Amino acid sequence: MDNSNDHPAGATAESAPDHLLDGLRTELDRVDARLLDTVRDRLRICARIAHLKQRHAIPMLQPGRMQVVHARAESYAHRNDMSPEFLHSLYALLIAEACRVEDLIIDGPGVAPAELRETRT
Ligand SMILES: C=C(O[C@@H]1C=C(C(=O)O)C=C[C@H]1O)C(=O)O
Repeated sequence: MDNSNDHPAGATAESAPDHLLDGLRTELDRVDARLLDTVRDRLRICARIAHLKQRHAIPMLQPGRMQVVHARAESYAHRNDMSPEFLHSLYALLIAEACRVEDLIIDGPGVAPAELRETRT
């Protein structure tokens, strides 16, 4: 069968939109895998911070530290041509989850939720 008309003039199989889309989605999937691992690792560190706070009676909520984290994200947004509002919202979610996990540890029997235990890879 003659497939010479399958692609517009000048386009090859390699540059067809579907092929390009597949390649970009593969790249995106790899970045998402790293992103999810990074979010997990961030929460695991927060769990360790919570244990430390519990042992030394340090308050869970640290508004000054939250300001530092938000300010760094805002500065990053400006330097990388991203929306500061978007990064603020993203960090608000990350911090809220960190606080939820920390509360569970500090108020509970001192055991991290299963998904955050250090032993898992
Ligand atoms: C992780 C901490 O605990 C909370 C979570 C924070 C975060 O997710 O960045 C920041 C401030 C804290 O209230 C901390 O105190 O550093």
